[in-house]
Amino acid sequence: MTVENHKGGGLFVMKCGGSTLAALPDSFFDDLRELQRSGAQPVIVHGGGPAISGNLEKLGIESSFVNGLRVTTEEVLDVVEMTLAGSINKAIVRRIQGSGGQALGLSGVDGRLITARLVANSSEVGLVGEVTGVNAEIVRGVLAMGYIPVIAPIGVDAGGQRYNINADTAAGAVASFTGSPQMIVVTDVPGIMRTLDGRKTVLPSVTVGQIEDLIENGEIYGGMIPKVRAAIDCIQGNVSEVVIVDGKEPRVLSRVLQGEELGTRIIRS
Ligand SMILES: Nc1ncnc2c1ncn2[C@@H]1O[C@H](COP(=O)(O)OP(=O)(O)O)[C@@H](O)[C@H]1O
Ligand SMILES: CC(=O)N[C@@H](CCC(=O)OP(=O)(O)O)C(=O)O
Repeated sequence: MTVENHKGGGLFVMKCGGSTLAALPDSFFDDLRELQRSGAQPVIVHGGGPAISGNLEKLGIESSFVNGLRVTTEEVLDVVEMTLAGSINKAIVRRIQGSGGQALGLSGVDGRLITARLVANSSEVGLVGEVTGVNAEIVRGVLAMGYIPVIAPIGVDAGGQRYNINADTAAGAVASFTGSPQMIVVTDVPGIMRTLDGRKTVLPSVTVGQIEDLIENGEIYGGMIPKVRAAIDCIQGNVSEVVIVDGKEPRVLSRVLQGEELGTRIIRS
């Protein structure tokens, strides 16, 4: 079975950040429904960092971050899974269905959709995973049934151990393994910004090679770092660009897919 690219934009992976999920207007989901109807094949990978932090706080469980990754114990992982694969995943599915689209929620554990192993610095961050594989057949099968796969970034290994995976990293891996030509990162800022002559401007495009300099000089920091690193990792093979956009921009998905200059495009060179 192959995933074909259609006039409506074909296969694309979209990552929705926890920073923006609640703020996404109904028109965002109307646009998604229209894309699906016109033959596009969207695949959604979502985050939910702020909601996880809120639930941990309510439960009185301490958590911290090392280089943007949540320090994850089994106790923290219970809350991560409950929040991502539970409330957040289902809220997105309900919003898509509410606008007339069709969606099916999954976590990376289901059908071993996302396999993972411990990250190299697990002595610092605990049960955080790096992706070893994505079962693209499941993604294709769900798309072929006419549903948008909505994926929570929890990974699993052969022994059944779960891992907390940064959502940008998981989305990049899903894009690579499904051979999606594009990954669209929907967040709460209009793209990668930089201060020029005292004014903040959005960079219309950056190359993989320019990114390390922007991190080095502090212009890319915090939550933007995993996005650009995921972009560097996935821009190869079929994935030719990663676009970072603000989800509140009207008809943002269809405009990006039509090639409009919006947000920041990260390209090979
Ligand atoms: N150069 C940059 N341009 C834009 N945003 C940046 C930049 N560097 C860091 N950021 C930060 O990255 C944030 C987006 O990451 P994050 O909050 O993790 O979002 P999400 O929940 O969508 O993954 C922005 O709100 C901003 O504070
Ligand atoms: C390992 C790690 O840090 N995992 C993230 C997973 C959620 C996520 O990435 O959500 P956003 O996209 O909203 O940031 C976390 O626990 O917060």
